[in-house]
Amino acid sequence: MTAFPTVFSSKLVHHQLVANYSHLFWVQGSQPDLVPYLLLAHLDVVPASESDGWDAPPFSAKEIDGFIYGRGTIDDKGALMGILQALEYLLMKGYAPRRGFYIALGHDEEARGGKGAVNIARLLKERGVQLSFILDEGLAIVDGVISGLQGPAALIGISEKGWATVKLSATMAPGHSSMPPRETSIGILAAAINRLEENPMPRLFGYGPERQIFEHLAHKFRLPLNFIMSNLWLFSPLLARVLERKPDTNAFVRTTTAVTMFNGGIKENIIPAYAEAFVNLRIHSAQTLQEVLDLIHSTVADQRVKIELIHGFDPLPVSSADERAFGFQIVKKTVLEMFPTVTVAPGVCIGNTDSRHFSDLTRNIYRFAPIWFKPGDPQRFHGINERISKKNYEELVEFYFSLIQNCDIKNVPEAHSSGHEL
Ligand SMILES: CCCCCCCC/C=C\CCCCCCCC(=O)N[C@@H](Cc1ccc(O)cc1)C(=O)O
Ligand SMILES: [Zn+2]
Ligand SMILES: [Zn+2]
Repeated sequence: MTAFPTVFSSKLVHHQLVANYSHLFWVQGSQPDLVPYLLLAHLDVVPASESDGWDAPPFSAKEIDGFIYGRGTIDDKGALMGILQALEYLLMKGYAPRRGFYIALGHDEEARGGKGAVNIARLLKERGVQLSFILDEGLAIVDGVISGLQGPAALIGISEKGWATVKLSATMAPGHSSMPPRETSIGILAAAINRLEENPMPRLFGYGPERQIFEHLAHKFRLPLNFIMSNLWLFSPLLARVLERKPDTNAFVRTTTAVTMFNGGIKENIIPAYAEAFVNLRIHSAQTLQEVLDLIHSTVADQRVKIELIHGFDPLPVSSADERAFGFQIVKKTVLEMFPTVTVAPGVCIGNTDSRHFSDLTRNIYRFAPIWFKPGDPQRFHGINERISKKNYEELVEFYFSLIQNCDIKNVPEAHSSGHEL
């Protein structure tokens, strides 16, 4: 092994391959009575093509003006390398953790983690492992991304939205395009899709954990926004109407509906028998998969359109962000030690992560890495010109370096707690 030689040679570290390509590390602690935790990241990336308009080849890691450009720099190689580099440094300087911990690196997160994370979680479950908390990718430090918010905020994901991929299809008689019937499979399906887009899922802002984001950040807004956010019991319907105007904030207001694939027809002069479309919905924490499916049926309201659930799951449970929540408080303490001017708040992850496969091992799952998101950066996520500054990469290493040491505290940090033991 040439990379991370100390990690791979240390007596404290046990490494194993899972499902051929995923990695599980166990770093032994000196105090077995302390409940271990898990740092999670993934190796795989979504595709990228330079022809989409990248300023540098997406797999070159080219440096431009202090930024490393490349697919995966944000999602999720930054955290993955940061964790391993931090462990390498700690072991090099002779650090032996008191609290044992796992590092799991999945290889198929972008394909829902069915092989990597699922098998790692199964393995840990078979061994009877219980975890104090899990830290995975997800939210970030936003700076200038939320309109009106004064100063940067570290958003720690305490839950994530649910998922539904639904296939809609219509089958009608095929025929010659010179004698078209009044309605075709494509037309019927297009009308159904149009009804779904014209009738978004209900506004649920304020009924889920997204409420906590704004309550925590209220004091960082100027009048009248700070007053509005401090009184969401009254103003959440008003705020929802503002947030729904932009796609990234609309995601916090409702279950989103995205038509992602539409197929029908093979030749310009044949009326096709069959047309199909796929819709991907991200389910708000205050709704269930079943409620979303019922709404799709009532909105489409056409017996000729077949509706099939391809894959779905409910929103994830909400992890605690209170003063006794060890994982949340450790992440918060580590962020504040490094970035004292940042406001730390709980948030909801609008995408899904490998961590959801580990729900049986802990109730405390947090989704965060200290990656700085300035205006325009959220669009780099799965988009073009994904990049991280060299300074921010160093901060990632420092963050995990401090976090691992902070986890050796037996109790939740003093400033936030009455000293509950784990
Ligand atoms: C009001 C506050 C505004 C704050 C704006 C924050 C901007 C953050 C920008 C983007 C973050 C969203 C991405 C979160 C991580 C998602 C990881 C991911 O890409 N997952 C995929 C693949 C997947 C993984 C696991 C599954 O079970 C399903 C799918 C995804 O499609 O979600
Ligand atoms: Zn990711
Ligand atoms: Zn991703």
